[in-house]
Amino acid sequence: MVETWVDTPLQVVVLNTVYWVDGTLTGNTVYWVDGTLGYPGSGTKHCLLGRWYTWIPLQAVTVMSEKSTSTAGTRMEDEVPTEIKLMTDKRSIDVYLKLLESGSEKKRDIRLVVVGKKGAGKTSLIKRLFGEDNTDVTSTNGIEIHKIKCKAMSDDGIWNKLDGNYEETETNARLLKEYEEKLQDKGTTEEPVESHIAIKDNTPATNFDESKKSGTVYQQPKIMTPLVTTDSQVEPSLTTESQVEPQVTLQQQNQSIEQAKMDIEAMLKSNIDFHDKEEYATLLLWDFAGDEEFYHTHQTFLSQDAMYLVVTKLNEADDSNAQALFRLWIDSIHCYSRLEEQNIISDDKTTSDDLDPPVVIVGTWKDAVTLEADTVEEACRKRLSVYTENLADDERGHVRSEYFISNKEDDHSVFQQIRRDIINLARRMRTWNKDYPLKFIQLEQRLQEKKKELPIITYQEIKHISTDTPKPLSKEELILFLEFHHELRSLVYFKDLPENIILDTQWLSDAFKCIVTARKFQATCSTKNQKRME
Ligand SMILES: Nc1nc2c(ncn2[C@@H]2O[C@H](COP(=O)(O)OP(=O)(O)OP(=O)(O)O)[C@@H](O)[C@H]2O)c(=O)[nH]1
Ligand SMILES: [Mg+2]
Repeated sequence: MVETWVDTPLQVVVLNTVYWVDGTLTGNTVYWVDGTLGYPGSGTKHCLLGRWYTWIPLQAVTVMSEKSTSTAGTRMEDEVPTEIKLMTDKRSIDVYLKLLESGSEKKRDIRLVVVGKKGAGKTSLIKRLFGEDNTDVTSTNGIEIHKIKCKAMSDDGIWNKLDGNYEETETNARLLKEYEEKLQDKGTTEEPVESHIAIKDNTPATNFDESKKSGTVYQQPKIMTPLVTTDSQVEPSLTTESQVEPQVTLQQQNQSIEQAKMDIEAMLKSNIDFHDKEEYATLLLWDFAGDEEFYHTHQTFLSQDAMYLVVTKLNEADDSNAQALFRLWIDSIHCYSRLEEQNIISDDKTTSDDLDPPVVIVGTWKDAVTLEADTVEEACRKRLSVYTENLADDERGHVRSEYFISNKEDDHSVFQQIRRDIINLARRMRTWNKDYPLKFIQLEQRLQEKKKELPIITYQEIKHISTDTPKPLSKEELILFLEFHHELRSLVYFKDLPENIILDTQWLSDAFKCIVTARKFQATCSTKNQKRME
């Protein structure tokens, strides 16, 4: 079972993964990364030299090195997100590829932005997509940002909103997934077992609750040797100073160990269901206010990697203001076209006429459409074509599908179909299921915690937080992390404003709302917007 002693009896390689072996005998309970509990006499899996220990996975060294040799040459630039390819500093691509080499996980994020005129029914639609009651919706003030967990392979009709705890559990799942997969792949069964870590819905994970009761205290896990190092272990830098891994003091090292210990405990205790075979995606949804006063602030939240639902009232198709606002949104989205990738044709992805970002047009108030054709469907089609008939060909290239719905009267199957469509579109996007650096996930996890205390922090603070992670980011990697996440709109970072990095984008939206709705600004904003619209 034990393949190699890495360093003293405190680290051991098992199934290609390096484990920290707790130096203290922990009684009868042994925890394994797949969540099972081991007991003396129940087998040999957890037994080490006749004693029972808590093993904590640290690093898949063998697998990592296999990965480096087998994939280093083959890691193609198409693994690099477009946001990074488009950065002015072309070294970003190499930095990102190097980050992937140090460990990666698949990323499945869906970014959905819902736009349209005030009162079009955006919030009502979102509530129906969440399976919530929409009888008492109120006009959206600013932007509401929702985070949802959804199944990526099949649609059971449920999108679960992620609260703070869910967010942490999800990050834990992503961090643990790597280890779990390796254990499964190299397990004792002859057939490789396909398994994915997933987050359980609300039900507490009884295994881990029991483990809490046992009162086991994990001893300090040793941090991966290549990362917390003595001077002699620091790899000599061949390039610029900024690429050097941050120097770690003894005090920082102790803090890191403490933090790593807490992380691992939190991960093992969180509601992760290791046996759930479903693949999950995280859906981030922006519900924009339709008030024209907010349009300038909305630009901050638009991104080229998002998917857009453009909502428009079918019963207002003849209204010139409604048409102008519909065009305004299509124009705004078109500004985010990926020009450099337009002509790339892939068998199962986009066709030559498809442009990103994808747009789904949702015509609402179907119940208020007067029947001027044979069928309601035909009448709705005519109404919607009034909005779309003057779109230029390239603008039309964004439109993937059209729906005619009533948020009031349609049954749930209509909204289930829209949900399915959204997931299917997401699965065809270039960003889907791409490798994503584990180092980034670790920092994301820390920043999620920080966000609860502070919506806005300084670069120095983030740097400090990164230094405390088991795999600290170098200066260059940290800047890349911030710039990349700014492009994704998951935080707001401007290089020349390092004192003000906004972690909580909902907070920023609320701040905009306070400014936009302040009485003294209202008159001028409206006049300006009116002029612009003219
Ligand atoms: N009859 C009918 N009423 C609808 C439909 N969709 C929304 N409404 C009503 O229209 C009103 C506005 O709906 P919202 O969902 O708040 O519209 P919104 O686009 O989010 O509006 P803002 O947040 O102000 O931009 C509410 O009273 C809804 O009940 C629909 O399909 N049919
Ligand atoms: Mg709304």
